Amino acid sequence: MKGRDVPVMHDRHVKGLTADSRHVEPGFLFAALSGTKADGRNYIEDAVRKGAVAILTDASYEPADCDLPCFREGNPRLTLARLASRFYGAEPEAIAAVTGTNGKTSVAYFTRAIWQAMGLPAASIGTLGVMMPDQTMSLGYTTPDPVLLHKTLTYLVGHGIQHTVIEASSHGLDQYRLDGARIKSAAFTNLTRDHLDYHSSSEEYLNAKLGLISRVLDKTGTAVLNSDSEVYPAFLRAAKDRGVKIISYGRMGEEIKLVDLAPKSVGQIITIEVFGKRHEVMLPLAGEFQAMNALCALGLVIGAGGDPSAAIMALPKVTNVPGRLELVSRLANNAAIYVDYAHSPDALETVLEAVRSHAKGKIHVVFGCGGDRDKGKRAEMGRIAGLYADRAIVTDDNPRNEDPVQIRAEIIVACPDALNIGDRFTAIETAIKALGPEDILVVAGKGHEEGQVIGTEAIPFNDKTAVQQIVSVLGGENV
Ligand SMILES: CC(=O)N[C@H]1[C@@H](OP(=O)(O)OP(=O)(O)OC[C@H]2O[C@@H](n3ccc(=O)[nH]c3=O)[C@H](O)[C@@H]2O)O[C@H](CO)[C@@H](O)[C@@H]1O[C@H](C)C(=O)N[C@@H](C)C(=O)N[C@H](CCC(=O)O)C(=O)O
Ligand SMILES: Nc1ncnc2c1ncn2[C@@H]1O[C@H](COP(=O)(O)OP(=O)(O)OP(=O)(O)O)[C@@H](O)[C@H]1O
Ligand SMILES: N[C@H](CCC[C@H](N)C(=O)O)C(=O)O
Ligand SMILES: [Mg+2]
Repeated sequence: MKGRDVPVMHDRHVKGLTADSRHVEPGFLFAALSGTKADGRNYIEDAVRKGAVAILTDASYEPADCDLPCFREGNPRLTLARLASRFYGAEPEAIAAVTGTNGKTSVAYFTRAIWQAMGLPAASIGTLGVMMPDQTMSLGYTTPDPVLLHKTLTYLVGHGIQHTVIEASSHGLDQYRLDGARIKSAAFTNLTRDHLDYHSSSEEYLNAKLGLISRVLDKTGTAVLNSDSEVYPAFLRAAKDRGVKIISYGRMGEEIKLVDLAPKSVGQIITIEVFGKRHEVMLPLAGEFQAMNALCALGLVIGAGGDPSAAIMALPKVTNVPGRLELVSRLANNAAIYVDYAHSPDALETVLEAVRSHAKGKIHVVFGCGGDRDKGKRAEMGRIAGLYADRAIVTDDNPRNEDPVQIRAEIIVACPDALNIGDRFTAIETAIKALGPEDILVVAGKGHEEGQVIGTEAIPFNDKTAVQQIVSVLGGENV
């Protein structure tokens, strides 16, 4: 375990840990944390009633009539992460992590695919759940809380998995969810606008992400950094200050340099230089951003101790990430329909630009913006759709507790020529019916998601299923 111990952990009576009083069982340590909505300290009594044997909380808490051992820490979230690591014990030998506004799930997926192709049983933990060679478990978070994280890591070891990659969300980094794990390689993809509903400024958002390199990455580890990002200098500084090894990747990368891309009908041939040695590799993915994500994954595998030649040889074996620029159908007139998860301005711009380079016809997009999330991105996404697509339809995407009519109005103000169709199925159907020969439609924002969240209820909905249902009626081929 990193850092100093909380003495109660020497006491074998601690049977479990939780930061949620509702999950306390007899013998548990309850971490009473102050949060964004509630204050865990108000639930100490509740936890005691349920059989908690120890309390972890912050230094400002003055225990009144609590008879249990009460550990008051300057940073109780960090302590909880370290305790969780110690409580569960085992973790895979090689753990990689990736942060960035866009591309985390894709990089995690490719990292796992490279390890697997190298013959190493591997797992990924993130937005798509816990993906293992023979099963997938859903998580509900991109970065799980430390208790669930360490429980999962131990489970993976029990299933013979020694290679794991974790998505590090800015929320997760800010809340020290990953600080108990020994991260051997840590990557940064890019930083653009998102989550300003949670972080009070862009600078705070950047600082949360920098924490992966400056605090979480093991001191003997490797930072894998996108040299083409505007904030690369900040990450490079953080890596140098921490004294870790550095692999930079991208057009300006030193260790992994992207020299050229040649798009093919299926995927692209990329020319790369890895530690100065040139390779031409067939990558079965479209778009420069996907090539960048694959190179980031290559860096993570090498940074975590993988043999560079074997890792490069695995690149042609990576497959498309579900719901990320995923070709789902083709119409008889050769119009192509993709499902993608772009839900930030930069992602939408990136994906629309990527399909533009492959399109012989017009570009169509169906998209919306989530409720109870950063409102500032709505008009920006509208502007980008107006600029990069020939035809846009604004629709609903998880309105949650907001008025969907208002959300759409905030988007459409910046793309007044777009159609406004609230019902997502109807919006997709309208878009498909308008596709001309060789056109491309991108259905953006929900990717792999299985529900439309209205209020607090998730109504079953999946973009790929909707597209394929419509195409099977209209005629065409589902992929
Ligand atoms: C904004 C945010 O990240 N909140 C997370 C945070 O909650 P919090 O500390 O703010 O919780 P709170 O509701 O204020 O409560 C404070 C404390 O009281 C406890 N409590 C509360 C009620 C009770 O009866 N008993 C009790 O003990 C809570 O468990 C908590 O420990 O810590 C909790 C425990 O780990 C998380 O469940 C919770 O995730 C909420 C539900 C959430 O929606 N998080 C999302 C935004 C999130 O984390 N997303 C990122 C991905 C973002 C992206 O990249 O797109 C992710 O990594 O998944
Ligand atoms: N390297 C990249 N640069 C810019 N945009 C990207 C990049 N990679 C993916 N995208 C876009 O972002 C979308 C989301 O990709 P992905 O799921 O890999 O990111 P993420 O960081 O895991 O997102 P989330 O924070 O929601 O989990 C993709 O569908 C694509 O539109
Ligand atoms: N993890 C992201 C996913 C957003 C996906 C989009 N469909 C939306 O609901 O905004 C979030 O919760 O902000
Ligand atoms: Mg993700």
